[in-house]
Amino acid sequence: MEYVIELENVKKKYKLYKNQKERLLDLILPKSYGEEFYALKGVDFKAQAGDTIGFVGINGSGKSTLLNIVAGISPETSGSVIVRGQTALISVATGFKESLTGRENLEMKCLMLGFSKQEIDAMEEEIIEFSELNRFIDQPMKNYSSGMKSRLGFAISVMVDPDILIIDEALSVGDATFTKKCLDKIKEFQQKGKTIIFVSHSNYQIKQFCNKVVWLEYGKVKAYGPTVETMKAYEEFIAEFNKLSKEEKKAYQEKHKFNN
Ligand SMILES: Nc1ncnc2c1ncn2[C@@H]1O[C@H](COP(=O)(O)OP(=O)(O)OP(=O)(O)O)[C@@H](O)[C@H]1O
Repeated sequence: MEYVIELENVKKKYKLYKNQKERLLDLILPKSYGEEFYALKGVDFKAQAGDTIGFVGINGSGKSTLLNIVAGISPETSGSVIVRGQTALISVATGFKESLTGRENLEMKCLMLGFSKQEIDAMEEEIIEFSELNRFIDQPMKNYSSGMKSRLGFAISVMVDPDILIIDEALSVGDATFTKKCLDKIKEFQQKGKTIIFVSHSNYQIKQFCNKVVWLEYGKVKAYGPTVETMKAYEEFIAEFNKLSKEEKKAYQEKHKFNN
């Protein structure tokens, strides 16, 4: 069986600085400033064509970091990453230039994905229609709400028809009607046998759409398996975690975050 995504012992190192001065000094005298920590501490993970895989885990567990690596947006520090097929990442935060209009961003993103000017011209109206941005498409994106950015991001990503669709929390900022439209599109992708990887803080959405779930905890895979059993274990953990006091949660985070 050939896998479309294969990650082996993937690590991602970041540096934490006490302040902006330290960050600047580290540029001049590398290795002298900042505290290193691993947001991913050796992740193994494989996906087959047709899988819809949900990523869960408390804040800071490394979900977005992992998705950005699979999407090729951010490099891994070490380990092996194999991705077979074209990816498209939908995230509220991804790659729009605020000073450009929605239409200019659309064209730029499609060019970066390798489409020709003629292909973009042929897709453009359909993307704008899906986004429901209407005449706002010619406004600078700095005037967009996060929901509007997410709409455009989602519209581009689904209309370019990637082999692997990567969704980072982008469904939580739209209104209910748009979210429904996106979820219908996700179902259509599933029927076509495409691969979807999916970060959501909505356990309901994860259970509804995913056949497998990866539970990340501070950069490590705590569990990876069928949705029902993995979500059961995760929800039990969350119920216990929520009983902790603020101080206990902080201590838990400190213990796991910096422990490689
Ligand atoms: N550019 C960066 N520089 C330094 N640290 C970073 C950077 N990006 C992420 N981190 C840290 O890496 C860890 C993992 O972050 P990440 O955003 O991947 O987590 P997450 O599971 O997606 O969290 P959330 O559920 O809050 O979105 C966090 O501790 C975060 O603060």
